[in-house]
Amino acid sequence: MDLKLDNFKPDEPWIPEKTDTAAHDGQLIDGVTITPIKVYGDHRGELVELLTLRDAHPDEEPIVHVYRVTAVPGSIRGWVYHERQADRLAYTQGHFRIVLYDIRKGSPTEGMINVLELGEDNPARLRIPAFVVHAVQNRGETASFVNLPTSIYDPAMPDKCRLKYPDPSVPYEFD
Ligand SMILES: Cc1cn([C@H]2C[C@H](O)[C@@H](COP(=O)(O)OP(=O)(O)O[C@H]3O[C@H](C)C(=O)[C@H](O)[C@H]3O)O2)c(=O)[nH]c1=O
Repeated sequence: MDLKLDNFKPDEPWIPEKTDTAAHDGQLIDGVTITPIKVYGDHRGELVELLTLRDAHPDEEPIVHVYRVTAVPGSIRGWVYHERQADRLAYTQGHFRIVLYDIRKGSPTEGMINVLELGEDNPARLRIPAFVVHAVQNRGETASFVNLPTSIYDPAMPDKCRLKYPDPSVPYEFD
């Protein structure tokens, strides 16, 4: 065999740029974070890190469960909240509107609504804490997003409470 390991050239070490540009103006619901995602594009296409524990905040929970959702145009998933897990939703493609509603009693942002636009124009990872009500609308062509929730999905005890959209008790309607 002619091919030897020495024929390959290792990648050089490099230092990633900080991706700390604001992905949202205005106050976020308590516990919600938006972390911009850097897109590495070249002639072959694109690569994105959806979540890494490298340089992560020490409180960042490990990655235990990952799934992809594909949404057809105009579809709305919600309203839902989780009792135990936080969602860590990575939006890098398409055009999604995510609406959050804080109904947690005693929360410093109780009653607040956040309307977020994430996807290819604003690639970011959104953390939604437990008990924050949310819904996701696909405003573009069929596209996917990835969730890396902080808990493993248990089919025997799904951690998801639902309220059918629309509901007059939620002061938000998608256009
Ligand atoms: C989450 C999950 C679901 N499933 C199965 C259960 C159902 O048969 C099917 C669809 O799941 P579900 O109806 O729970 O998905 P949505 O209600 O659209 O929920 C999604 O949209 C809302 C807005 C979110 O916040 C959730 O995080 C996100 O999961 O996939 C699995 O097999 N594994 C999983 O990890």
